[in-house]
Amino acid sequence: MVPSSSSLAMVVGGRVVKKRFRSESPPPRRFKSMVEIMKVAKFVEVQNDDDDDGGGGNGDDGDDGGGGEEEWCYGKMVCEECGSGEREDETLICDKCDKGFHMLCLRPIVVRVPNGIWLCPSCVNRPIKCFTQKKIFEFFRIQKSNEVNWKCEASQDIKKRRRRSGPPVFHKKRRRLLSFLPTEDPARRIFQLESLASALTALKMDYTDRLTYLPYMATKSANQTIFENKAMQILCKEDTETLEQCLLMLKNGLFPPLVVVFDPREGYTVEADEPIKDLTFIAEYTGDVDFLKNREHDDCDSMMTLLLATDPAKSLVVCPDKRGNIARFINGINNHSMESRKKQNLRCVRFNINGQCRVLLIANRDIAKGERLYYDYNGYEHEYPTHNFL
Ligand SMILES: C[S@@+](CC[C@H](N)C(=O)[O-])C[C@H]1O[C@@H](n2cnc3c(N)ncnc32)[C@H](O)[C@@H]1O
Repeated sequence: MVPSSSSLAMVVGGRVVKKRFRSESPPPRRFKSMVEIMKVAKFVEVQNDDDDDGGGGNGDDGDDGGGGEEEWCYGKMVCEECGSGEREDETLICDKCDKGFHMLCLRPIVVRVPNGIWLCPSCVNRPIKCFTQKKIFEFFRIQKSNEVNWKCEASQDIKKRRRRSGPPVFHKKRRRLLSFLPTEDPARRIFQLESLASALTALKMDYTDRLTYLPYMATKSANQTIFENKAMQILCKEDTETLEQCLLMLKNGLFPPLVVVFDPREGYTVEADEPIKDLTFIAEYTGDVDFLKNREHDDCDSMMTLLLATDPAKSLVVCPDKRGNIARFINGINNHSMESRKKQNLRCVRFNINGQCRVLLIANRDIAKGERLYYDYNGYEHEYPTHNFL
């Protein structure tokens, strides 16, 4: 059971975080109580060697309960992985299937007793929804007429353009944004899109590749960099063109080479499915735009600061709770661990793009195939509670 808490949303740096204040509620449940275990415990028949001969022979262990009578006792909780019933204090019991697992037998291992509800790897694996190619096209609203582009000539064009734009040294000096290179194999691209569609569907979310403005939230006119408290970096013309080219590719069904995977410890997380070069545009942080003041008691842990206004009533956040894209699945580094900080391979930057605030995620170093993507949730103000992040 999740401990009851009251919460207050706060803007911190690149992200909005929620500070939790524990109320007078009992501490989080760590292990099941004996009463709960007994409720689901099954009877097991004890095989007594002496019963084999049907006689009432008494073994060395003394009491046989009345010579040949059936003897019952409660089954012991054993680890589903190693089969041992030892180390009860290190055994987690799944809140769904009631099976036991040693924390160190789980893969990946569980280093801390989880707070609140814990589900074992089989129960946490949400049913993977199978999408046909047609359904994927519908989900991502990929234009039928653009299907030809799926042959991925576009990808070849981008490569050529990237080559044309000068030798690597020159590139580094100019620090220009690079467009992503979609995977060439169409089957693999479907796999990547399916992983994102499954994750969004599991969270009952729709896909959007842009900031969305709904009548009862903030209007588009509320998102103007002139309201911003600090000076905001302007995305130069050339980089804006690169961004537009990437957004056009998304419309045509050509996405960055990324897959969404589920990790029992980190939840959904994003992996590079191809090597990705430093400075490559990865994603824009998308979702519904709302005033921060409307979201102060919101439960969403994925809100992103969009505009930090001089007048706090005008501050805006991106809320990927009903709509969003792959950006909301990218995990953060633990600011308190050097090891975790080394994992950072993206930068999250708020840009002034034609007078509007936008949030972009950009590779800040070369990323190897299979590497997970991470950025610093505390890019600006260091208050997102990342102590327990891996
Ligand atoms: C923007 S969401 C990222 C996607 C999230 N993992 C999910 O399953 O939806 C932020 C939340 O992900 C989790 N998270 C992010 N980075 C993490 C990390 N390095 N280790 C563990 N959990 C992490 C935390 O629960 C955090 O509140």
